Order: sequence, then structure tokens, then C-alpha cells
Amino acid sequence: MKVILPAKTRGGVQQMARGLCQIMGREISKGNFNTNIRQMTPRGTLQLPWSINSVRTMAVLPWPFSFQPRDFSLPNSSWGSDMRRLYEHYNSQCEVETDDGEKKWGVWRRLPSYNRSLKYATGGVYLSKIIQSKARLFTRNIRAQGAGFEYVVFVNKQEQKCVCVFQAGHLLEGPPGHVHGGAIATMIDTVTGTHATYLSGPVMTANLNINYRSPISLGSTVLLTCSLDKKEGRKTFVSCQVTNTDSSKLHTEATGLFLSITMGHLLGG
Ligand SMILES: CCCCCCCC(=O)SCCNC(=O)CCNC(=O)[C@H](O)C(C)(C)COP(=O)(O)OP(=O)(O)OC[C@H]1O[C@@H](n2cnc3c(N)ncnc32)[C@H](O)[C@@H]1OP(=O)(O)O
Repeated sequence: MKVILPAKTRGGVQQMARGLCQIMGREISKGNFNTNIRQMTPRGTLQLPWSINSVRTMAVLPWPFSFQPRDFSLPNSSWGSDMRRLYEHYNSQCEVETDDGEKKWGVWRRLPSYNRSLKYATGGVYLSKIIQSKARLFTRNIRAQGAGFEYVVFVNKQEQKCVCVFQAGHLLEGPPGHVHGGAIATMIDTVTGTHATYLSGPVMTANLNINYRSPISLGSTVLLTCSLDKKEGRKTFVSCQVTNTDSSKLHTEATGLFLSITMGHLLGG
């Protein structure tokens, strides 16, 4: 069954559908339920696939009506052509098809990005209540798409490399028409920190050295490329370059030192 929703009834039906999905997720195990609810909005949609015995159900609801977390690293309507092109370039290398037609992981992996990663980590839902329940990831706080930090991170474990495609929105202005140095530092810290975490587990930034070489225009897309310099005990050294999309112009370069920590370090303050 396919239900096409008139605009007027959106609110009520969305609520009903949300309840329905929650019920399906938790309680339906033997029912014969097969529905396909689709609602498109300019914000984009999230897909909630369910597969319970013979029950095949798919609900597509707009964020924030869905109870699945929004993955901010997926394309949205604010992404410009450079952002989309580079996303496609790396995303197409995340999965490859063998000669037998079998699909397997490629060399790159796209990392999903939530506004509270802790909540969606295994067991994290409890920790996210203990550690500042209202806290949200700094870079994912601006709701309007395209206004702040639009980015997606891909990692390459084999080459111990990581890239981030970053489109800087108009709320990140520093010098007129250009990106604030603090916003650039934020992105460098985020991407090098993510890369160090991917390689070494939980870490915190101990040191970040940044050289700003040429300004970044607001609205433009840049590439952050990170590589592992070395690992020494608890220390992970990462370097990062921020360039234009074809890497012909260097905007910023940085090195970072990350120290492995335990959860106790975070809880201890
Ligand atoms: C998904 C999004 C990801 C985002 C990632 C973002 C990452 C972040 O922004 S983290 C937030 C910013 N960072 C912080 O707040 C960290 C604050 N600092 C700290 O908590 C601590 O100083 C910490 C954990 C870095 C190190 O403390 P501690 O674990 O006690 O290490 P400590 O014993 O002092 O030092 C261990 C070694 O590191 C060295 N070291 C520590 N700090 C530094 C430093 N700043 N520079 C150089 N070396 C250092 C020490 O000299 C020592 O070396 P050695 O073993 O050779 O003698």
C-alpha cells in the first residue's frame, strides 16, 4: 500500500506514522503489516527500513519526525556542485563490485556524523544522559542547511589517510567574505581528531599548530587531507592540509598531537 499525503494533514499523519514505526520497531513480530509511507520535504528524508520475519515495512519520514538519528554527512540541497562531485568521487570508492558481482568494502569509508555521536555509540545512550544530556556536537549545531559547517569525512585505513570535503556557510564569516580562522581551526581539529580516533581509539587534542597560508572564500568547498605522521605509545601525530578542490592551492596546514585517553578521563573532567 502506498499512502500519498496531502500537505494539510502532514502534522497529524507524521505523528501517527512515527508512533506506528515505534510500535513496529518494538512490538510487531507476527502481524501482517505492509506499508510504504512516503513524505518528501525540502529538508530531505530519512529511510527507516524494517525487516521482521515476513513483514517488510519501510517508512520514509522527514527529520526530525523520524526517531532514527539524522546523519549530517549525507548530501542535502545546500551542497554545491564541488561538494557533490567530491562526495561522489570518494563515496563511489567505498563499495566495489568483484568479478563475481559480489559487493565488498572499497579502500575508503564514509563516516556517518550525528549531532551527538556518544548517544549512538554502543551503550552510549546511557553515557549521553550522564555527560551533559543537552550537549550537542559543536559543528552540527546550526540547523539551517548550508549556513554553517557542511562536511563529510572519508577514511582510508590502508593508507592511514583521511579526507574531509568541507563547504563553509555564510555564518562562518571572519574577514569580510571569508571564513573565520577559528572555524577553519575547528574543522582541522575535528578532522584530525576523527582521524586519530579512527587509528588509535579515544583521544583528546593535546597540541594543534596551524599556519594560515591563503584565505578561504565563504561558500566555497575545500578539501582537508590528513595523514598519520607517527604513533608513539599514547601519542598519535597527525598532519593536515587544507586546499582547494583540485589541490592546486594551499589554504592552511597544521599538525596535531593527540593523546589516548580512557573514559575515566572524560568523566573525571
Ligand atoms: C567527532 C568529532 C571529533 C572531534 C575531536 C575534537 C578533539 C578535541 O577538540 S579534544 C578537546 C581539546 N583538548 C582538550 O581539552 C585536552 C585538554 N588536555 C588534557 O586533557 C590533557 O592535558 C591530555 C589528555 C591531553 C594529556 O594529559 P595526560 O593524559 O595526563 O598526559 P601527560 O601525562 O600530561 O602527558 C603524556 C605525554 O604527552 C606529552 N604531552 C602532553 N601534552 C602535550 C602537549 N600539549 N604538547 C606536547 N606534548 C604533550 C607529555 O609531555 C608526555 O610525554 P612523555 O610521555 O614523553 O613524557
